[in-house]
Amino acid sequence: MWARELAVSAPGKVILHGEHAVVLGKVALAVALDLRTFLRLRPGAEGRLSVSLPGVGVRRSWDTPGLRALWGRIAADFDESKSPSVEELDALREFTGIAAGASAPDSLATLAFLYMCLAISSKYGDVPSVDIVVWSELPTGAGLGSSAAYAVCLAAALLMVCGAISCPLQEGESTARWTEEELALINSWAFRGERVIHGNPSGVDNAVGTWGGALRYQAGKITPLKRVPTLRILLTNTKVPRSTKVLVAGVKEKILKFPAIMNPVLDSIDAISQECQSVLETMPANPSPEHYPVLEEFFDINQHHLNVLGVGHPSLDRLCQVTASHRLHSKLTGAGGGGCGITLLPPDTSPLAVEAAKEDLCACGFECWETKIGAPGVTLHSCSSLSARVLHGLAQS
Ligand SMILES: Nc1ncnc2c1ncn2[C@@H]1O[C@H](COP(=O)(O)OP(=O)(O)O)[C@@H](O)[C@H]1O
Ligand SMILES: C[C@@](O)(CCOP(=O)(O)O)CC(=O)O
Ligand SMILES: [Mg+2]
Repeated sequence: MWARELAVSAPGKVILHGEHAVVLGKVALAVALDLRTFLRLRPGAEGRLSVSLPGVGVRRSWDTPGLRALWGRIAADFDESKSPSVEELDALREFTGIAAGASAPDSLATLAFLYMCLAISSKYGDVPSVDIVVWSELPTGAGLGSSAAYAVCLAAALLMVCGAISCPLQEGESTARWTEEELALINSWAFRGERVIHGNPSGVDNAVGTWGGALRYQAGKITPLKRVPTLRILLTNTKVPRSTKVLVAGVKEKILKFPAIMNPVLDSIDAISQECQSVLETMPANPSPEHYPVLEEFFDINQHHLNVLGVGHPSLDRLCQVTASHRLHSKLTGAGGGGCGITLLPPDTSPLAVEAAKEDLCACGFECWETKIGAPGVTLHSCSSLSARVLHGLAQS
């Protein structure tokens, strides 16, 4: 029986280069953002599992014996190496009253929660009587990896409750992290959660959510970058909603339709990621303005490639035009089709120019903010150590 009240958090991410191509085995460079998703875990009423997801308007509670029986029925030969099967997901949908094929944020979030909870508890323990709330500083569906941060928080909390990983927080400590081996287990279960939400994720987002920092990712191989200079980045949310799942499926279709045309584009994106990695690793910790033109050219070229893959959007074109009018270079980040773009801010950009660019972007109806990159990965917190700002999100739930 779980007896402690604790919180887990995981960061969102920015993909510098390699989105979409990474799904097809190419290299991506990604960094953790200082915006996080939080999960509060508390002992629940005996025999009840409750979840509240205020960001997507979900508040549900189930009898644990009913859930145990459901999983026994639908997943007698559950194979964790395989993608969640259509039958498993359909049975979970039917149980929760989610319409077949529903892809609204609340449906996908509930499905991913139940799938992860039942698969983890049947493998490592029993369906726990706990009360879980998940809330986020990240916008959902905007390219900043909210789905992965959600899946990483769920994986860590559920694995800990079921005893598959330790509870590393000692009395009196405010935060703690898990061992490398435990992080690898969290990452692998978060990937399964992402599969429920995305269909065919590359795994880069959950890797950043788990390990944080800055990393190179290719076909499941995670390599922390040797050295990452301090880069100033402006993040702009066009607020145009889109679904990662639909965009990833669209790219696949285009590649199947025109392989000879599209494969060279993927190879070029791969080359940009690799070149960018070597440039970043040889830059000084605090780069001077002359280091930026090459990074800016990589942004411009990749933005064109992403348009060719079909994941651009008029709102993202507008974002790039507005920043270009201030001599700044931008590209989309994440799945595209709307969502967020990133803009490089070289150190010689005057504060006035940054302010003017922000004003023009806001005048388009976009939201923008400067961000720090390289935040820590999944973390365990004592609830009393969470800041008032973080608790404000919980209070709204
Ligand atoms: N805090 C959260 N609470 C519940 N579900 C979430 C949360 N954050 C993300 N999700 C799930 O992730 C989905 C968004 O994932 P996705 O389309 O990949 O966009 P992104 O990962 O770029 O934000 C949402 O529709 C929802 O199902
Ligand atoms: C498009 C993709 O490369 C990144 C998707 O990121 P997001 O879900 O839009 O934050 C897909 C993936 O890597 O799984
Ligand atoms: Mg996502």
